[in-house]
Amino acid sequence: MASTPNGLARIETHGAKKKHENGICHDDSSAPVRAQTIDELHSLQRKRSAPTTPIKDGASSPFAAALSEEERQRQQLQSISASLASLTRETGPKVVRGDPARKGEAAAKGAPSPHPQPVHHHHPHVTPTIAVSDSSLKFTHVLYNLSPAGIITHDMCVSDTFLVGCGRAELYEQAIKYEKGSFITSTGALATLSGAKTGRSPRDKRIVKDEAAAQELWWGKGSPNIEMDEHTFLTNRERAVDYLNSLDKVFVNDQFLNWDTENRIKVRIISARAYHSLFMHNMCIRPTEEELEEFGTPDFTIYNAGQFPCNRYTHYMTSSTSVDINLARREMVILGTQYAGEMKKGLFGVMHYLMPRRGILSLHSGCNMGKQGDVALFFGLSGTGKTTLSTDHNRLLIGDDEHCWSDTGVSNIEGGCYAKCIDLSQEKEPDIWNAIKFGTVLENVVFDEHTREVDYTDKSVTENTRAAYPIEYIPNAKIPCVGPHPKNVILLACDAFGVLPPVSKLNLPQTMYHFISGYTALVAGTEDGIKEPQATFSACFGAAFIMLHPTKYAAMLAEKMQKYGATGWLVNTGWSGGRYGVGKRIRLPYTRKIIDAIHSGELLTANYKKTEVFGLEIPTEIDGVPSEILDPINTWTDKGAYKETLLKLAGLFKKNFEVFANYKIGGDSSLTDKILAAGPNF
Ligand SMILES: Nc1ncnc2c1ncn2[C@@H]1O[C@H](COP(=O)(O)OP(=O)(O)OP(=O)(O)O)[C@@H](O)[C@H]1O
Ligand SMILES: O=C([O-])CC(=O)C(=O)O
Ligand SMILES: [Ca+2]
Ligand SMILES: [Mn+2]
Repeated sequence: MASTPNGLARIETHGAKKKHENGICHDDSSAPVRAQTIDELHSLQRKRSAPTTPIKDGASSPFAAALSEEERQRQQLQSISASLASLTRETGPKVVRGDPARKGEAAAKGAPSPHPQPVHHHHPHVTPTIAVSDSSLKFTHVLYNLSPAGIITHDMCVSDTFLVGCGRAELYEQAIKYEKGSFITSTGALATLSGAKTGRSPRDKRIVKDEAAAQELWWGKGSPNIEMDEHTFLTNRERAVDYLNSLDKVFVNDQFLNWDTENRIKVRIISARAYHSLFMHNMCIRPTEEELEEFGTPDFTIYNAGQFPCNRYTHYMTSSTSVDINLARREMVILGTQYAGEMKKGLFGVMHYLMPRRGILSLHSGCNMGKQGDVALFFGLSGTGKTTLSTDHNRLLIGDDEHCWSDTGVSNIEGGCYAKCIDLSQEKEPDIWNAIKFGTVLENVVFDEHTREVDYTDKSVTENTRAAYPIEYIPNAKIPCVGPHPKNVILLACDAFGVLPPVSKLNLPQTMYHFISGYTALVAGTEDGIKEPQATFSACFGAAFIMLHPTKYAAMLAEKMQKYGATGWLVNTGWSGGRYGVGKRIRLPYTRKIIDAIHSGELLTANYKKTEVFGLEIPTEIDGVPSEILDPINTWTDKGAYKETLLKLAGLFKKNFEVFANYKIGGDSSLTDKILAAGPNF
């Protein structure tokens, strides 16, 4: 850690530098923003254009927060107040629903006196009690599920007016009024900045290692789970809760995860920013009015303190950012990062713990369904094409990122999509383009100061620009987001080495080998002049989110694929014609043709040949795709360089897989042997 002139360790708001061992990288978090100050960050967002007329601050207008059904409200406020209660105090905050601008009115109506349930927890430390302090006397205005979505049916969604009517408007107003960097783009999306962090901070994630967690979870080398103790969790929790309580207002979302209603999880998200509330409103499943009324106690609660940092002198803290999960308490605390993806992916981690206990496999995958009911899963690390390829005009979208596979079929965990939008084009990705409208959160994009037209090619703030929209914004979304058992399991890799074939058919052991490996090779920070592809291996195509040992998920996948007769495929959405710098990324229309041929069954009956080293079965012909690109060796002019690069990548695969060689996968040890043999041979 670097030190400052006064000898103190410097606070690393940007997170520690990534460690690359042997050319392998194990996390796929993005680079920090290049701005040094907040003003610099804000100036990146807006492109100057002539003429420069000054933009006036919008005059504040009172908005109509509907106060209805006194009793329901009282109960909701009570349960929110209990959620916001610090553990050391006798009482929680006095909460009032609505906008603080209407403070007088709301308070005059009489705030409910909350009686939070006592929270029992066991740790050896004596917790000081503050029965009454100024903070426990304070009112916090709670903006609770500001925008009930109502029941949105597929047909109704086509009408924009309905969506406007169901009102994400209040959150827009809150964001624009109070959160610097919030703007409405020319298509009506809410553009916002996530601050210094424009990606997740996997190195700042901590999991409470109590006795149960020590036994059940995956710890040690390769695991994303870095331990913390219960006491430290409570310290951070109290810090977040105190910060939230100190604000004039907080946002509370009560929502669901998992469209499989039998296995639905109720989540409460308490946050400081309208941006975060709208983001989760879009990304989680929106309850109906009735469901909200009967919501009761959440199964899991997030305290998101956003920009407010952790105390870096706290045990286990290595920076001012901390994302902490406590499974026993069913709580997550976020300090020192405003990147909204932490909430989404934090909950995904929780699902990776809860679902396998019920025999349900949780998956970092996209999912869509043909008109005939054939379901495909799209696995892949960040940026490999899950969202792009599952969003397919000819098929129904079940979801773009997080799914469950149970005995009854597949279900989406979320209620929205989170698309990368760097270089987004209307022509290539029309459905995503059109989803960026009123209600959609657009993170870290750059737009024209006056026209508010977004320049999707601009990476000034970050390369990880994102759009979060409700799944109904995709015209052919399948609502409810469930489907039958998958027929095809497509593993996506963006191979910047350019040696993996555009498509290969996998047998079951190969599917498992590549699933456990979880390979991709993106090209890191182009402007830093790094031209070397960086191989990333992330078990189960999502090591950052899994809680149990990868072989547990792999065994479940093998069992399900076998039972329901699904076919595995490896699709390279990366380079062709040479490695990064020489070749080019395979054209999206070709990848779409390849995917079409998988869906239609055309590829099941094609002619195949086997590749050297990786032993992959590649088709010799595909309708609409030039045959010569199907075998990468044809596209490289320097055959020697091809062979060398192929062996280099094979070596990295081998090295990565060493740690799994001692594990048995499932009950069938012959499968384990076959999986070990299914990797590259050279
Ligand atoms: N041949 C191709 N196939 C798929 N995507 C491509 C291709 N060529 C370029 N792209 C671009 O690559 C990106 C794929 O990103 P996408 O949002 O689909 O990633 P993802 O797998 O969903 O990642 P995350 O888990 O981070 O959301 C898109 O910006 C897409 O336009
Ligand atoms: O979670 C995020 O920040 C984006 C995402 O989908 C991923 O990285 O897999
Ligand atoms: Ca995605
Ligand atoms: Mn993802």
